Amino acid sequence: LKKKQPPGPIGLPIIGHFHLLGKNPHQDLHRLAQKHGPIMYLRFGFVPTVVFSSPAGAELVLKTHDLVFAGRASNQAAKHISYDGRNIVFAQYGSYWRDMRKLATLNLLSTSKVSQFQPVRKAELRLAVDSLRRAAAGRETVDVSEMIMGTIGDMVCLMVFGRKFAGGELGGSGGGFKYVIDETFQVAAKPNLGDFFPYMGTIDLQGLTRRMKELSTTFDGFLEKIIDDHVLQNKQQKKENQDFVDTMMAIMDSGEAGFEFDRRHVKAVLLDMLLGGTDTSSATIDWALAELIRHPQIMKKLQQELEQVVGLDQYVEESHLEKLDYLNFVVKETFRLHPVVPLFIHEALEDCTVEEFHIAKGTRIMVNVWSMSKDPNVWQDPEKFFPERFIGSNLDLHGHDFELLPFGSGRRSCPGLQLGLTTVRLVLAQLVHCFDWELPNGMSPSELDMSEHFGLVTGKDKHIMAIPVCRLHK
Ligand code: HEM
Repeated sequence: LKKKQPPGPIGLPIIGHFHLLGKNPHQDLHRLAQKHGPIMYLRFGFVPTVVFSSPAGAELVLKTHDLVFAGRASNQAAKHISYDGRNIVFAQYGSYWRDMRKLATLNLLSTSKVSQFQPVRKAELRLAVDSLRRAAAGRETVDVSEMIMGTIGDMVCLMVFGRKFAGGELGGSGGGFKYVIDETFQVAAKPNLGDFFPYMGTIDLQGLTRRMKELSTTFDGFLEKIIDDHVLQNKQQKKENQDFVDTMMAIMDSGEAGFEFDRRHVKAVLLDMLLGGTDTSSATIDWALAELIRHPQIMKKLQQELEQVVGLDQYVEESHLEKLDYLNFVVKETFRLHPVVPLFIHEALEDCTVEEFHIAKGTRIMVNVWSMSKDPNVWQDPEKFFPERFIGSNLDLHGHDFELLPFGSGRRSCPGLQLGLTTVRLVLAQLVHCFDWELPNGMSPSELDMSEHFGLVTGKDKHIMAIPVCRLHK
């Protein structure tokens, strides 16, 4: 009996379907799925791939067959920039991944740890608001996207390392810390031919592997220095407020991890927290703010809710967030329409039959959540930004509802959900509570560019440039 493959477009010899993907592969895969169906077979070089593009398909991958599909493909990026797959994001499914994930979930991303850093988020956000107030006084146009990224970056650095870094600080030749992180993200997001054509790995035609190795050396030196600084400081005086480095080093020293856990593992977890925690949240806030600027009535409605719950003589506090229903609808609608991780990429750990199709061990499994957000069978007026669609609905963001999966679902879902959601809600609420946002040079809201830039995190291609106008009484 011939094993049945899911349908898909006709491929070319050797390259397979590479030629069908452009700069925004999630969009191309969506278009292809419309023609070939919600379970679609493609081949990229030597890598067979099955793409699932519907809520039912997502459920098959992330729930029905979740164990078989909980793998991650080993690739050049995992090897070179993430301590040989020792971090959580790139680790292969198995006991090591389970131990590391549990350790991070319990010690770094727990409810109590998230609330421990509440004062840090508050203080950093105040700094941002103060600088925006100065810009407002001078009617200056602000690069709002840059400001959001910087603020979230500082929040994450304070939480992970206990300190912030100026633009040019650390990080070897030239650029400094922020440059090294950006560059690492960019290189890791580019398709590396070595991952798809095994014999190309050693040739490294694109020079990506060489760049990754250089970056990881710089990055490693940087993390080593930070850990050394912490060790020295802790010898002198025990800190009250432990950052992530302190917490991880304490676990390493105590031997409590229960599995091999040395400096390499500490560094890999720190990398996860930087990788997972920064761009995801800031890109989401950026999308939300852009949608609000494009929809003045929705912006007004949200501001009215904030006026009622918080009041114009106060800043938004985290304790207000639970009472802000409309804010939560706006955030859900943003996650629906602009999932910043549009494609989940897993690997089949075993041969498996899904519906009537055979999927071989080692097949790359993709779930295209972006495609679901554009599907009129799933959402009414899917392209429309309409937070009211969530009124009276009990769809949540925790991966129970397969039509709305910004944080994934099942074993590989996001362990940073609580932190991410808190950050997104707080920063967005503060930005629209404290300010109205005017576009420069008489630009109309509908002219705001909403194109996407695909990467490890898919954000807006163009930064939001706007003039803040103060709303608060103080
Ligand atoms: C708006 C914020 C965020 C969004 C939308 C988001 C989304 C996601 C998604 C979709 C996945 C992968 C699901 C899959 O492959 O099936 C993921 C994985 C992950 N995220 Fe997040 N994330 C966010 C914030 C964070 C934060 C704040 C952290 C930590 C500081 C974090 C750490 C991770 C880690 C470590 C993984 C890998 C999990 C694994 O492979 O087992 N994320 N995230």
